[in-house]
Amino acid sequence: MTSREASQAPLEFGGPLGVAALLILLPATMFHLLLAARSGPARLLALPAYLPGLEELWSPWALLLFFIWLGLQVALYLLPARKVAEGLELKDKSRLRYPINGFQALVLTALLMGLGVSVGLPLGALPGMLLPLAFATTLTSFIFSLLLYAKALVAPASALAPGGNSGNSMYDFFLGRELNPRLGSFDFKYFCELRPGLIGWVFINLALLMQEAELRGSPSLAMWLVNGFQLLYVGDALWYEESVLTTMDIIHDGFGFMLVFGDLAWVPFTYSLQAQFLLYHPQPLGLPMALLICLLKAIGYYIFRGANSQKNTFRKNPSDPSVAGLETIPTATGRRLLVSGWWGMVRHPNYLGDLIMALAWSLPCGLSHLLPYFYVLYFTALLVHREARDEQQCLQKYGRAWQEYCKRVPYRIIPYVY
Ligand SMILES: NC(=O)C1=CN([C@@H]2O[C@H](COP(=O)(O)OP(=O)(O)OC[C@H]3O[C@@H](n4cnc5c(N)ncnc54)[C@H](OP(=O)(O)O)[C@@H]3O)[C@@H](O)[C@H]2O)C=CC1
Ligand SMILES: CC(C)CCC[C@@H](C)[C@H]1CC=C2C3=C(CC[C@@]21C)[C@@]1(C)CC[C@H](O)C(C)(C)[C@@H]1CC3
Repeated sequence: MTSREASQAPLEFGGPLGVAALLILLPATMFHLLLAARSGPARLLALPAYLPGLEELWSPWALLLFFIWLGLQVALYLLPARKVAEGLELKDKSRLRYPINGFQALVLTALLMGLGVSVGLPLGALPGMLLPLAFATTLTSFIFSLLLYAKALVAPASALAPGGNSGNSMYDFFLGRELNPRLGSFDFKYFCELRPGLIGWVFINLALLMQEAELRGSPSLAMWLVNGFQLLYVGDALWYEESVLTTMDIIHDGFGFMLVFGDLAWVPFTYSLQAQFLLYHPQPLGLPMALLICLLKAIGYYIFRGANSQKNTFRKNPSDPSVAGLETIPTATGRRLLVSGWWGMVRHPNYLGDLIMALAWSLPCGLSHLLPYFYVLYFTALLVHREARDEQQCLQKYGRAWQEYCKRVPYRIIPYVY
């Protein structure tokens, strides 16, 4: 295939029609959630009581704030890193290098915010700006994805992603044509996946907590739990930053609208939904229930971290004492597949842990509304779809060895259920 020929990869997401629908549905869903969280009835499955006018959505100050935030995160990304990691081997046999300083960026952002708040930075005013901020971020995501699409037109064939080169412009714009678009050594996809949106999510949550304290005298127990759980999730992602280099997003998916919008807008504005809901709909939560929810979160985290670390350690060094004793299946590629330990329980144990944690994030919001459970529903759909995509890729990569693995480990995500 030359760089200008369309790839033969099967179309995903329902092809051009499916992605056309998603281009509208994803931003529409995000705005629906933002509006529903602050509305009295807070209904997930009802049309919004009103549609905001342009004057409510558009604010040059929100755009400026978003760019200042991006600028800060770029500056922190460019600071000297404790380590520079190598990614997996690319089509042209080269490996890209990535700075490992995400956790440092989180801590420095927290210190700067703390300093800002101590000199009067009104962080508690952020919840009132979520709508125009989400609008500015969505607009930027569309423009940025167009620029990435144009950049990919002059990229060499070896730089293109397997999936985003169908020849249909809209489909390729959505999926992303180039695998690892870079400006010099600055990697756009790696930066966006872990920095502005993920760290932004934590600070939106914190702003909601501060606003609740201002309104009601102190933050509620439910708000503390949601903030603590999600901070742990983001802190974990940045602490184990290197392991993102082996995720499907980095090694397989191009960088197009799906990930640009997902990373910059969807994550901070929809993943903070539970905290948004709690600000406008305070929920009573007793200590025994809170402890039970903490236990659920701990179980989820134990499975998620155990499974991800086991696979990462095995991929990096199969003779590491912590994984050397595990049973494996050899494959024609020379790599082996784990068939005992976490990866012998189900084929995607990390998804199971992630889903249990998702439930623990929503339970502090009580059972009176479906809205705070949006994340659990969306995430289940995302992981089931992602699991199918990954299985397809593994079948292509490993052929009979993968079939053997599926026979030995028949359940995908939930033991004896699915
Ligand atoms: N919060 C969120 O919104 C989201 C979170 N996530 C989380 O991100 C994490 C990464 O997910 P994702 O990238 O989808 O997938 P995984 O980290 O599960 O990686 C899948 C890859 O692991 C390798 N693998 C699969 N089975 C085995 C085995 N038995 N032994 C050894 N290697 C195996 C294969 O790659 P190879 O053999 O080439 O190494 C496969 O392609 C997960 O924890 C997921 O829950 C994901 C999406 C969204
Ligand atoms: C907008 C669409 C519905 C789809 C967008 C999907 C993206 C929001 C997610 C795709 C994979 C992700 C990952 C994480 C965040 C969400 C997105 C970008 C992740 C960074 C969350 C923290 C985890 O610890 C992780 C394993 C590092 C995750 C990697 C995948």
